[in-house]
Amino acid sequence: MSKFCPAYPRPARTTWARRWRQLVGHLTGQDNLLAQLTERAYQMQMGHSQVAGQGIFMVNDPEAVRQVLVSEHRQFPKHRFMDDLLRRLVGVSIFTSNGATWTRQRRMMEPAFELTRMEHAFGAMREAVEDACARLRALPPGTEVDIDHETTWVTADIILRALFSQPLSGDEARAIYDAFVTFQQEAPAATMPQYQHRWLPRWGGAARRADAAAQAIREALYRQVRPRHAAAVAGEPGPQQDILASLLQARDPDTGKPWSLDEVVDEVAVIFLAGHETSAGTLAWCLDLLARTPDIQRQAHDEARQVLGEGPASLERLRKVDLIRRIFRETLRLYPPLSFFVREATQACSLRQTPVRPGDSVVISPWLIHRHRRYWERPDEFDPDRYLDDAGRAASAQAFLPFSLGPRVCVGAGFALQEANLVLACLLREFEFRPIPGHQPQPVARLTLRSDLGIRLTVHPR
Ligand code: HEM
Repeated sequence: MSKFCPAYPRPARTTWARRWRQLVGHLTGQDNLLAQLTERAYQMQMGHSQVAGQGIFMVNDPEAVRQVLVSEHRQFPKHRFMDDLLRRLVGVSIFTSNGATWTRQRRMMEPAFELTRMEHAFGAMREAVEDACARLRALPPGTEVDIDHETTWVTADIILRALFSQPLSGDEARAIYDAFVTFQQEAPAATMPQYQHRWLPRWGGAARRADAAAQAIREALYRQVRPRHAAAVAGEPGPQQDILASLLQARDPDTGKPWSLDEVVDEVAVIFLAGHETSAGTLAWCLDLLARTPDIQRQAHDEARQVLGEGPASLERLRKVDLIRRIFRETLRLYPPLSFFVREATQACSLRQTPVRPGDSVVISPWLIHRHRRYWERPDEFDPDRYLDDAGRAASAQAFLPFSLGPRVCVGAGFALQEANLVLACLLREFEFRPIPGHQPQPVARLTLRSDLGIRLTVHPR
């Protein structure tokens, strides 16, 4: 297979001018975190710095990562910054809450996540993917396509069908896509000043634009949830067997009460966003990688044809894909959509014999761990075959965590992996993706890992 190392931002030598730019970028939340990482960050076990009297730990050592996320997870809840960042979009929901609130929410949502199991979700997924293929089929051969937008449309369509039993129209897809792009760009800038100084007021253009974008997305969700919530309260639940139906039936284990309209919308917002934004970004990177490695794309096309045959995809056949599964795994390694998780120490303790004080931040970065020079051979190379040998399997077992670990592990991982297999198998069976000369996207880490220029490719029917 061809050797290919996709481009990513490498920091130049640190100079005072650069440090100043970094400081301004940090304070305004507009910088790309990846461009601030030094080569040492990819080799160290743990880094520690002090900013305005507060400790910030960057932990790469797999044992210390397990300490934070698994064995001592109660001492390291999600950082309050995540709540500040996302509250206007997802309210007080399972993704950002901690303690008893999170335990209650996770218990109440368990039946809803049963519905994301493949047997339930496969029909909705297949219809959305068939629609996506029909959209590409309607284009003249060789058309330049905004791949980010296409993968966002298909994954948003899938999760909305699973949530509400309804497809997503082109206008709705564009409106949600544009609103979330704005939110991604503006929310960090609006929130970053309060990271160390909570007393600072939230103001300015970035905050206004982020809040308006969040409101636009929430209003679209309220339009779907309001009538069905009212029907459930009136004792007239509809015939749907979707995730929303399950959220409307959920009862608080202590009080026996159902969720209010706002609480349901908070959880719907998090399922909708966590359920498509991460997958959309990774699928777009995946197609970009394949466009730049035509021999791997050809083999994936052959596998898709062999496994799926000519007709509609079936779950049973899809389970047989192997190369496509490894290609997606390798994309998750190189482009983990949640590249940095931040936790907050609540008690004095130590990490790798270094004292940690309450209030210190602990950052775990799948981006760094997945490209770590000690754990992976040829860490920057795109090589889906690496999982076939012992070295690759060992690296995978200790240094691969795109879905996190421990009790806060992603609840949608199974859904995301099957969705990716289906989308990739169906697209690659029918189309070839080629790069556009001169268009070389680079990753930018904001809320999720997206591309600085978007991802554009030409699409050719096979
Ligand atoms: C490639 C796709 C995906 C990736 C890489 C991913 C990754 C993650 C990660 C890393 C976390 C933990 C974040 C942290 O600890 O700070 C998480 C949590 C979560 N994910 Fe995903 N996710 C994906 C798809 C999905 C899907 C499809 C759904 C829903 C259908 C989903 C729903 C959630 C929820 C609700 C949480 C919060 C769980 C909790 O805190 O109890 N995710 N995800």
